[in-house]
Amino acid sequence: MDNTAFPPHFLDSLANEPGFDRQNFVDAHHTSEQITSIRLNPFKISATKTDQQVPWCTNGFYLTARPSFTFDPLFHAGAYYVQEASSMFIDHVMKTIRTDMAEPVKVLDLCAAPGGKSTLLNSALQSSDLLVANEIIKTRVPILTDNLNRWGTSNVIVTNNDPRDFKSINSFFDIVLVDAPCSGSGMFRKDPAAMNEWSEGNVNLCHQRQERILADVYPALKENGHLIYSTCSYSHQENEDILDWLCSEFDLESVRIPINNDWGIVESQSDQQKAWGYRFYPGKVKGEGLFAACLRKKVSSGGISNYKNNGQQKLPAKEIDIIKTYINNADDFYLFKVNDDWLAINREHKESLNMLHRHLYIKKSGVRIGKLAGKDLIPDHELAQSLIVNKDAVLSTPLNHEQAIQYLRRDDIDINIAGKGWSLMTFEGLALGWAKLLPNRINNYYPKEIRIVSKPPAN
Ligand SMILES: C[S@@+](CC[C@H](N)C(=O)[O-])C[C@H]1O[C@@H](n2cnc3c(N)ncnc32)[C@H](O)[C@@H]1O
Repeated sequence: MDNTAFPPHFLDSLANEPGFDRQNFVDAHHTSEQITSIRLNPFKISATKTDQQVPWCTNGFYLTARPSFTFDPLFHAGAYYVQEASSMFIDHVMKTIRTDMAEPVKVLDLCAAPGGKSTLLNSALQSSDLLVANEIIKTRVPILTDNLNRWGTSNVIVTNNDPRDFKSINSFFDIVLVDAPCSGSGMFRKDPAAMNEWSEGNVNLCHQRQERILADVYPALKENGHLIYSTCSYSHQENEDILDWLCSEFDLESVRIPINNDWGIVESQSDQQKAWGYRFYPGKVKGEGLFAACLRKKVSSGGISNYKNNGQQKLPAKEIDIIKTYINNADDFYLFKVNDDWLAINREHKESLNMLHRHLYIKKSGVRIGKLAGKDLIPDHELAQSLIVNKDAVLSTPLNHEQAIQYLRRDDIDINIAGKGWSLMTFEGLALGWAKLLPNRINNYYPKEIRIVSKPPAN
């Protein structure tokens, strides 16, 4: 890419941005360097390699080469998420603010698909904490739920709502992340095609939309709660100007996040309210463009609302007993039914779920266990990938790499069948999904919608 490939006025528009070094920035966009980073799922795998750590994220690592993630069964098992390194800064923000917050916390990721920051937030939470991951665009919800299903936890609710629907949920969340839709200049290096979309007019439109989204969700934040705001734009209007607006229009104060000078992150302050922001420039950090900031809602008037359970379904005790056998520590879970499907969510989230149900379109809550056919469970894919599945109640079939790829493609699996009935199909100890073992064949229950459709690379 050469200097002129940037959109007209783009570089000039950044001339006065804090820490912007034009030559360094242009050079960084000229290199052919590809930065690949992943974030491990701490619930499923621990770091064993000597890969270089992303300095601001405990579970983040740079890879020296970009492998084919599609043909890595561990990726499908939810052992890691492929995430741009700068985005992982939200982990550092979470660690900083959690130190002075009472537990447990309720967290909202308002603009969540495809789920990079949701899985990150989830990794920083305990099962007694709740994560609500929301996505406004219906067609983007499945990728969000797939990624969270792979992550495997049972303290997540996925919703498909407009930010304005959160207005009526008063003082409910301790932490709200708004990873706002933006003009996207921070992704120019990774995705040069994004340059065609950039214009000063679009920056303005994004600014207005960001204000609308933030105003809509503000009431849902508890007093003393934290609002984390991020974009992948370099534009002042979408970043520091938004902070000025937030601090002047709402009862919010800026929270300074301690950073290490070696990280190359630029700390900025907004013009009027002097609110702190954190800028990531390629060339200065090992990552792409990002802006992040954290604010706290001041304590003023009005208490925290208490949400009461709106009654509950009468559920057949016999069915509950069967479902319980498939779950570890089953008494820790609230079991409920949606149509014929059984679901489980950590017991402490029952009231929150009932309350959210009254306001929002819920697309996932906790873990879907499956349907009962008489005394038998037809297990759901979500259960296979979850951390709560009772592995003693079902068979497990370990697969090698080749067999795992056959399974993930829904091809015939080249394996001798051992046992009869529902079996978890595992790779390196992690479950990929279900198959039903029959005397002379295997029925592959890997979901069609997420199967690998491309052919494995020739060796
Ligand atoms: C920057 S992306 C989010 C990326 C995500 N947080 C992650 O880390 O994987 C912004 C998201 O906002 C959503 N979005 C678009 N318009 C919106 C609006 N008016 N209100 C709320 N969200 C919107 C987009 O569909 C997109 O999923």
